Amino acid sequence: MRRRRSIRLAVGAGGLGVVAVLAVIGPPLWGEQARSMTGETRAAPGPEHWFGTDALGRDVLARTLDATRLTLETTLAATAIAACAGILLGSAIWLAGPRVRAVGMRVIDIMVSYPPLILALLVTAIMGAGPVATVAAVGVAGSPNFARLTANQAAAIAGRDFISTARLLGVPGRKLFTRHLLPNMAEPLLVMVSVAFGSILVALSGLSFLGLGVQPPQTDWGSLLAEGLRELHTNPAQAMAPALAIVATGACAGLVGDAVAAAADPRSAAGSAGRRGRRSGPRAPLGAAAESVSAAEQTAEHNALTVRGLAVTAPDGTRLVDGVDFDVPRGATVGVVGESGSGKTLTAMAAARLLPEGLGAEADALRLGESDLLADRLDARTLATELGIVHQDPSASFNPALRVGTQITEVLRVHQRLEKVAAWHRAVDRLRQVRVTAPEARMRQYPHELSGGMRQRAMIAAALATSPKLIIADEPTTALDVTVQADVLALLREANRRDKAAVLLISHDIGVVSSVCDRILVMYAGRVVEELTAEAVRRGEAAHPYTRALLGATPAAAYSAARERGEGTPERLTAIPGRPPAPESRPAGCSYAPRCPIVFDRCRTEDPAPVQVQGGRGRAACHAAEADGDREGPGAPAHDDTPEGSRA
Ligand SMILES: Nc1ncnc2c1ncn2[C@@H]1O[C@H](COP(=O)(O)OP(=O)(O)OP(=O)(O)O)[C@@H](O)[C@H]1O
Repeated sequence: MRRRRSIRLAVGAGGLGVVAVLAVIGPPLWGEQARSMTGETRAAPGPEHWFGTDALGRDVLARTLDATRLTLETTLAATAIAACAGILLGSAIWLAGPRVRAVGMRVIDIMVSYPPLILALLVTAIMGAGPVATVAAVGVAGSPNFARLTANQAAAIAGRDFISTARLLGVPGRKLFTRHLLPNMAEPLLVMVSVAFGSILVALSGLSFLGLGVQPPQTDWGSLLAEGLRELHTNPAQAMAPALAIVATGACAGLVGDAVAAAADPRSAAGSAGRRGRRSGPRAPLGAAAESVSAAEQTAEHNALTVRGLAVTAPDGTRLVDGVDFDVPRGATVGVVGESGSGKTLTAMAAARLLPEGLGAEADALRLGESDLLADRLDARTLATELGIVHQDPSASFNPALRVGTQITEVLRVHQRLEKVAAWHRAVDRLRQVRVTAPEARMRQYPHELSGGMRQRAMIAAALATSPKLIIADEPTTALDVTVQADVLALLREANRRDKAAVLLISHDIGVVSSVCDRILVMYAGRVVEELTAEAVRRGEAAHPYTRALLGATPAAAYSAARERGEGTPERLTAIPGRPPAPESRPAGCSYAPRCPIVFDRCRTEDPAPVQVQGGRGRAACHAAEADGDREGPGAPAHDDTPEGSRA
């Protein structure tokens, strides 16, 4: 693979090198000969004139070689105009925000669908014939393709986890673009430059061919081709020299672009880096700051995270998450479980102010320690230093174009103002703490050079770098081999014990969560339906039928509950019948009612409010559980028992 790339690069670069040399030496060496009329008109190719002579007896090869300089100069100038103008336009559109972006992309789409040569003809018709007009025209006509590629690439890369992380670290928009987005689109942009160089060469030749470009006595390959085609029936060889020059130069540009693009991508050395991105995107404003609930303010000093009445809405107003209340006490570990689509990620991302674009969040209170996350002007440093995020997919968590060390030390240098060396040592220490082997060497490596487990450890080290109050780990083991899953969970638990960082661990697996966390939130259809202790989960003592169904369907949880009850091996795992409702078609009453085995009439009409469950195990939003407990007031999660993590 690498050998083929080297051969392509050698052939392409060699060819372009020859053209460049000819552009330099062509006019002084063959200029005289190109202009001298031999009297031997329309001569066929022979030893003296390899491509024959034209109607005035001038040597065709000498004329082609002499025209190389002007052809190359105009092609390079037009390519540079197209690339620079296009990349600037595409970046401006992406940076301008969603509304301008939508309109801008439509305009670019229209411009792209308009054939560039027609656009160029239009511009030359306005500016008049000549090389300056055609270069400007072809450059402008080529720019929409670059603009579209830049804006599309930016949108695609913006959905990747390392961009969420950069946003969390408070990297401003323009720097985000130049440092994190642009290097990651170098590959397609370079390919496009090479393709554009070839097509611009042809377009300029075409305009000269039509008599709009280079004007006599100047010549470029296009005007020579036009002359040759006029003599096609009397001297076919005359068109051959410029035609061959155009085709060979275009092909060499393509080969170079391809090889340079592969070399520019640091992942191509390994050849197999993951490029999957998880949905997440630009930070959405949390809207007008809601009135903070005074009870929440009082508990803020004890909590790493306080959430009251959180709702996340889709652009059409659908409530994707609704009425979510919970606390993550300082130093505690809280797990969030639920089937896919229950709202776990959106709840966590709202707390990190990293909701996907278009989604809005509102809450009665949302606090990270004592910082109000609903404040319109939240200090970027607060989120960057007090919150760490570990994403699901370690291959998408780091910027593939930057070394691991650069990324871990960035937040320390920017927000904690550490010197380069001090930041480096802190990052190496963190990597060592999460048992990354040869940490100094890893710091100098690119993310693709680390294994999946190693990358996830490095991500945990990055999340821990600033000693944050809270780590949000969104399904941190799902993309990993089973052999490293337990290891990563143990590291999170260790970080919690050693650094007193609270952990909000999101998972599908109630068994995994109960083995790591002190308390567990069970989410269903965008709401928290039960909050209970990990001990209660391990004993299988859930009050909500949905939690019981999750326990019955999860091997580790079912086995552990059966063991606690002294029943040995559970008879069988039970699947949960039916599917959760879509957010826009949730039923009236309890959302779980259509799947619930103990449903009664009231469940279908009245949405249950959370009630305390007897024995202080937590709270559950279920009419059946109301028989055991008292109805709660709004926004008051049950925390009548201290989490195990904070007792330790
Ligand atoms: N950008 C978005 N636009 C519209 N709806 C969305 C968007 N992101 C998520 N949703 C919807 O919101 C609901 C909650 O999604 P969320 O990702 O929080 O669920 P989850 O419990 O984390 O699921 P998973 O475990 O599969 O990640 C789902 O119905 C999902 O389809």
